[in-house]
Amino acid sequence: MDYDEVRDEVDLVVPVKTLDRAKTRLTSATGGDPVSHAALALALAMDTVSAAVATPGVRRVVTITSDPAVAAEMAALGVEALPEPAEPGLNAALRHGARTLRSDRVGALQADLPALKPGELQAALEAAGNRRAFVPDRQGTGTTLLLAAPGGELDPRFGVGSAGHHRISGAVALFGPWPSLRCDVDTEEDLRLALTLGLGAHTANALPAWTT
Ligand SMILES: Nc1nc2c(ncn2[C@@H]2O[C@H](COP(=O)(O)OP(=O)(O)OP(=O)(O)O)[C@@H](O)[C@H]2O)c(=O)[nH]1
Ligand SMILES: C=C(OP(=O)(O)O)C(=O)O
Repeated sequence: MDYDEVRDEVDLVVPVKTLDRAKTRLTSATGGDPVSHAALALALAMDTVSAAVATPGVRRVVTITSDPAVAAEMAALGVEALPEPAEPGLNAALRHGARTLRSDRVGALQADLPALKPGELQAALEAAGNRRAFVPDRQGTGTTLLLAAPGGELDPRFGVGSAGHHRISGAVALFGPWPSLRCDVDTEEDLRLALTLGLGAHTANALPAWTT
């Protein structure tokens, strides 16, 4: 391949915590019922992955999870689930996923984007060109998508204030008209906003009673 060309295909790693530990800030949305909470956390991931799979320019999607229920549901979507590495934590999981894929180009997509529209993800991939780049969440402090440069390391720095950490590490911040890509759902307020953007079917079916 000519390295002056933009490489327009990417493989995405989507990390998903075990459902009993996931989305603790969203617990109030389901009234503290652990079964409904797990169903909602799973639905967020299923809609995110479904949209990623449907995005032109995305060649392959894999999840990283140690939860067998998540792995089984992802298999039903035709998406492989890689086990967590021995080293704990989100960034270790992403590094492991990126290395396992051995892709020309890899990215990390958060699993809590239930309104994600394939056209918006595609537009962000195109805006990145050949740069290592990231998309900040709607508050501008977190990161929803991190893309390695073609042939480059992902070098994930997720966690509190990750947008600043990705910027300092040299990644280019992409601010486009992509509300569904920037609307990660951590809290009830985020879920209300995602609802106005148009939720994927899994999350729409798992919504708490207050939304109806
Ligand atoms: N595989 C894996 N995924 C993780 C891990 N920690 C976080 N994630 C995922 O990383 C993404 C971003 O994490 P957060 O938005 O903080 O989600 P969360 O940790 O479930 O939510 P809170 O409990 O409210 O912090 C989500 O898709 C999580 O499922 C981890 O240790 N391993
Ligand atoms: C883990 C992150 O997400 P959040 O801020 O949604 O917890 C992050 O942005 O690095």
